[in-house]
Amino acid sequence: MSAGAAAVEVVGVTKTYAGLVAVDDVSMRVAPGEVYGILGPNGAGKTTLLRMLFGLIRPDSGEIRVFDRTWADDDVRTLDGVAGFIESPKFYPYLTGRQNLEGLRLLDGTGLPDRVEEVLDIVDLTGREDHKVGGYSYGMRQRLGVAASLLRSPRLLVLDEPANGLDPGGIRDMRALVKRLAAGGLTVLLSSHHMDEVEEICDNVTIMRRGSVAFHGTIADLRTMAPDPGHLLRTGDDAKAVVVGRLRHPDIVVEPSPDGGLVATGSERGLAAYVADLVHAEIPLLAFTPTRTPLEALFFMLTDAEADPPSRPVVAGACR
Ligand SMILES: Nc1ncnc2c1ncn2[C@@H]1O[C@H](COP(=O)(O)OP(=O)(O)OP(=O)(O)O)[C@@H](O)[C@H]1O
Repeated sequence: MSAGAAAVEVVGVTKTYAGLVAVDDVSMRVAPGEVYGILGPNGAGKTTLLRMLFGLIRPDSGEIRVFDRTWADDDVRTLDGVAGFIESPKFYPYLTGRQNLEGLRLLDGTGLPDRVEEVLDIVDLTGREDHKVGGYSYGMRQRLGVAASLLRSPRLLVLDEPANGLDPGGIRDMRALVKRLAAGGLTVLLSSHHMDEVEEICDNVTIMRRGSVAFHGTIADLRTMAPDPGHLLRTGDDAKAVVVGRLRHPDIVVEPSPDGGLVATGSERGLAAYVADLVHAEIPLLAFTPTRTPLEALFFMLTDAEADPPSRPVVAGACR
């Protein structure tokens, strides 16, 4: 690998399935040691991109370099130092977690027997390793998938929607696991369709929309672009609350919500002043809840399937 080479460099990659452009001229760069998120709604092209990285399908055009190797030049050696899974990892349900990993270790011819214990510990499955996988929760199976990937002591871990289908506890555990792995220096490339998942753990993100890049940049860049938060408001007198907003708070917008109640949109400071005024005017405040976080709102704006696509991707800051 040449000095300064990216962990992953995607250059102008396009993939079409029977006339449908699943990935459209996508470029991105994952630096060694970072956690990089590919974010997008269903059908955005995330899995297709990762399948090309793993060599499961070929791009129609463009190039993917993994630690400076390409499928064209290096064939399977492209995956040296790379591990991960596409969609859900598969295991033998009638074998235990440990037996599944032991089988993989022997098949792969990598790692010493102790490595199985080590990776079980890393993914927090110690104590459950001798239970059959058929009895594991979905979250435990996902973590066993990460453990199987770690058997190879990779430098790059690729995870396709690792938190998909997990309950809140499973999501929390998966996030904590990715953070621990990243803290240990592992490069992680993961896909997701949840802004909050990537927001917490990723350094850089690419947001995809219908195969194209809608945004490249850091989470901090995304935050600066995020719209003002909207809040759902329920009061004892909505008509009066609207009047208070219009007369005294021109910096915020208060309008009836189609689902009942009001929606107030504006800066946090403006909303706080408005709510204080409602209380002052003795208008009972029954509920005040965010409709979407600013980043979620931005995600929906960038990936709205109905809207016209941006002519060029939004590139905020430098994509390391
Ligand atoms: N093997 C295939 N044959 C035909 N079309 C495909 C194939 N695989 C994916 N597609 C289409 O390509 C587009 C991108 O799919 P892809 O699975 O890459 O999206 P995704 O972002 O991973 O979505 P999800 O979050 O639902 O997994 C979709 O329109 C999908 O229907």
